[in-house]
Amino acid sequence: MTAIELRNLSKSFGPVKAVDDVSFAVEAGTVTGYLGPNGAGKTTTLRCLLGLVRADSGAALVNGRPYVELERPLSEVGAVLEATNFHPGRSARNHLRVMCTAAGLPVSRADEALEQVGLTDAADKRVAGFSLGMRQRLGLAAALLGHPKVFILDEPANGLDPAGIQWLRGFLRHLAHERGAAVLVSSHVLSEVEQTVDNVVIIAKGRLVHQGPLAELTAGREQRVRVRTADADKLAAALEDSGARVERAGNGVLWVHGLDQETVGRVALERQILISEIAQERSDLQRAFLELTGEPQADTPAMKGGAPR
Ligand SMILES: Nc1ncnc2c1ncn2[C@@H]1O[C@H](COP(=O)(O)OP(=O)(O)OP(=O)(O)O)[C@@H](O)[C@H]1O
Repeated sequence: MTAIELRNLSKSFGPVKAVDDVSFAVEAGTVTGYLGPNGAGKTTTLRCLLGLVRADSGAALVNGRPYVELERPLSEVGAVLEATNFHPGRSARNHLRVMCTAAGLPVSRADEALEQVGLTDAADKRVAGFSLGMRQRLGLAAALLGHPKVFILDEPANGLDPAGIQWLRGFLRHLAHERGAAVLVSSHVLSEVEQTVDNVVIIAKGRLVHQGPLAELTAGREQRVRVRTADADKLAAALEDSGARVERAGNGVLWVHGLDQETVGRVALERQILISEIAQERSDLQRAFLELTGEPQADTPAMKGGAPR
């Protein structure tokens, strides 16, 4: 059975089509990144999956059923939506124990889950004193209580420091690849999840614009080099003589297609052109993501005349 399935899901708020005919599935044993810019419709989709928002049409299913029909929801799906809805006066351990009792789970699960997310030392501290990162970890601990095999996480990296983000990456991969869970994790920053996810689903203005394995995002895309010089015309001509295609982005910046960084540097050296910056594009993935979502890209020719869709 498919762990998470959306079929032609639509939801509007007044005139705003927050989610517009979105369909995708997440299978057990995989991590899927649900990506899109702010306001794209990610949270609304996840809230439909968790029965917190009623869809206008279509279906949002967990283990083949709408969330509201799950008999033991905490044991079927672990969710982290926002890290703010904890009773501030309770300790982390008590918070989780209350949840265990309400869900008919042994209270011993509270300490086990705190250990899994690295919060054992803070178990007796009141949640009011928790940092955003600690709240995110506590949210994850709550999601783990019922040993679910489906996880739905809305921007879980928010508030985590670099070490926390590193830990989260490993943890989500462990849940999927070693424990066979289906993990759906949203983010508006591709780089935050690109080391974690197997598949990506990209949404922009409520519409699904791409879905598939992460690697497919970059398939067929050529690498390019960004170079800055005070002598842009001279360098562009020299690079074109060497077979490159060159786009001028203003401020002395050139985007060079068809040559690698070393060759661009050598051409500049041979013609004695001083360059002040040179870099292979950091992540072709990021470029693909920005193009698909229609987001503007710094310094790129795509900004002129609107970004491609
Ligand atoms: N309860 C609501 N009432 C009215 N409009 C809403 C409501 N919830 C979401 N929206 C609108 O629906 C659109 C999608 O919002 P949503 O929060 O789902 O996007 P998102 O991709 O999660 O964005 P972010 O990354 O900023 O969290 C936005 O235009 C938002 O303003």
